[in-house]
Amino acid sequence: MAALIEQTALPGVRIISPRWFADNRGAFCETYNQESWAKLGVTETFVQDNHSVSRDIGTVRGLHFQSPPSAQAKLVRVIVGAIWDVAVDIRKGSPTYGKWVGVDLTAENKRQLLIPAGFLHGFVTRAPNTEVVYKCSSTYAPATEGAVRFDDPELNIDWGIPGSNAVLSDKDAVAGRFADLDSPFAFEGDVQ
Ligand SMILES: Cc1cn([C@H]2C[C@H](O)[C@@H](COP(=O)(O)OP(=O)(O)O[C@H]3O[C@H](C)C(=O)[C@H](O)[C@H]3O)O2)c(=O)[nH]c1=O
Repeated sequence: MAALIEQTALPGVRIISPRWFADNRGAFCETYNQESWAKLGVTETFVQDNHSVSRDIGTVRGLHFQSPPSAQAKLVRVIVGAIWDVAVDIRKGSPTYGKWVGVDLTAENKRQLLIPAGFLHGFVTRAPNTEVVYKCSSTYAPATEGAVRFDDPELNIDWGIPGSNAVLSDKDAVAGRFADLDSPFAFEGDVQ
């Protein structure tokens, strides 16, 4: 078995634990294999790899999305440090619209989080100099980007840090309210 997959409280958002092969030198892992991941139900085609480095604990990146036709599914993992990785369902008509789930992704647990298109994505770092790498199913299209403030009172996400301690980009500091979001996504049935 190349990897194990488990559901989260938010249908469609799944945790993947790839198999690691340890030996006297260290270890090896296929961190992504389209054929193996497709057998787990991960049918997205990924076309861009991202790598972000965040110096301070409490760095928050998000909550972001790209609109169709540039909507992005993401396969996220941590190679240095640790994050609390959050996805929010913004598919109009979804029974879990506005609901969020958070998952601990660390260089130690080596878990991956699959976030389908139609979800906001963001994370807070829980270690200094955290490095996050993630695959995207569409390429960068800044003109289609949308954002919601991480500490939106309606979403009420528990980030594990006081909002005043968050290290934000200038862009994220002025992100909009969830209540004002006119989501471009419509619920078409749970993503399996
Ligand atoms: C996302 C992206 C950014 N950039 C450039 C644009 C800026 O000059 C610089 C930093 O971009 P930004 O501040 O948007 O980076 P993050 O705040 O980490 O944004 C990401 O944060 C959350 C966690 C996400 O899931 C998205 O992938 C993405 O929105 O990289 C690119 O050239 N290509 C890209 O795909």
